Amino acid sequence: MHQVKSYAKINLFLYVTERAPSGYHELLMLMSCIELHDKLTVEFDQSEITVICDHPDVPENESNLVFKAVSIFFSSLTCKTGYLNRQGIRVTIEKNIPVGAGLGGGSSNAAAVLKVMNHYYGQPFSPQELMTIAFKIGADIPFFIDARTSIVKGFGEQICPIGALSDLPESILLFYPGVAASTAEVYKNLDLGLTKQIKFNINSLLKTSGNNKMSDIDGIMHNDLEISACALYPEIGQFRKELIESVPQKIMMTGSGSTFFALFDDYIKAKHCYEALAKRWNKTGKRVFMTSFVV
Ligand SMILES: C[C@](O)(CO)[C@H](O)COP(=O)(O)OP(=O)(O)OC[C@H]1O[C@@H](n2ccc(N)nc2=O)[C@H](O)[C@@H]1O
Ligand SMILES: Nc1ncnc2c1ncn2[C@@H]1O[C@H](COP(=O)(O)OP(=O)(O)OP(=O)(O)O)[C@@H](O)[C@H]1O
Repeated sequence: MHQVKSYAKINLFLYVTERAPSGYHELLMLMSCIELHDKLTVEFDQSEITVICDHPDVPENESNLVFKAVSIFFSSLTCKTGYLNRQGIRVTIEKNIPVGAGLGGGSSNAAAVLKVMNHYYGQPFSPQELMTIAFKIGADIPFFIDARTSIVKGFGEQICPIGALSDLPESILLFYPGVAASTAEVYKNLDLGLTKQIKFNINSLLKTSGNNKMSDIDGIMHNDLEISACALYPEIGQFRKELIESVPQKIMMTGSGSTFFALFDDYIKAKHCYEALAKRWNKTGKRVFMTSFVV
């Protein structure tokens, strides 16, 4: 039995640069894993593929991203070795990451399973090969294979780790409005005329050799999908307004929403904000989480 943590991510910036003829969007993003995580238990040598999760919004059938990851891993293994692998596997997901929240929960689960399987079967795939397999399941999954703070380009498949950021904030607060956002719908609703022109040169701003500071990205933290998500889901737009009035820090949406986050240099300030909102939102669907970057 293998137990692994499957971390959530936040997008520290997310710029949409183009819409491709396929309908997919070219992106320039900075992504980091945060301590909030699901717990996965993986059991090998089973008679079939089984996914178990007691969260009401997470399917336990073939549409679960974990199920897709297991299937594609076995078929890729068969292609590579010529040996038909008929083994099953059972994955139990303990969900702590809100679902449909822009925190990449399902994508992280899928990547975690791909990595555990690759380890169990003797590393048949290089990390690069595993990322290629991952991208066939979902755009966010390749990032989680390496899971280090990275500039992510293309549709999500070009990953450039930039090393750990220094001067990291003490705490991150996540604010979940109690409603999920559909990634496909948020992209579809995006007005490219409202996206921000990129006025910085990523190569001169952030070094892939490391030594990057949090302050280097302070001024360019932005999410082009925020306007679309707020317009598409009035509850999310309303929630954003509530946060602007209640949170002293700059707030920003992660991914395609629905979660917002704020970075705090001061732990006590973060704790006060966390406690006030946890009390106000008690017995509502809204939730606040206190977390930090994975270092
Ligand atoms: C918003 C982000 O989370 C930012 O990290 C990702 O871009 C979305 O990644 P994801 O949830 O893994 O997305 P997928 O499950 O691959 O795609 C869901 C839908 O989002 C849209 N999509 C996704 C990625 C991308 N670069 N352009 C898109 O337009 C497509 O309509 C697609 O059908
Ligand atoms: N293992 C899984 N965990 C969570 N959701 C899953 C999983 N497998 C499939 N799903 C489905 O995927 C959808 C999106 O879930 P997820 O929590 O990954 O969204 P997200 O965090 O917004 O993703 P992203 O930030 O990558 O767009 C939900 O409708 C959910 O039912």
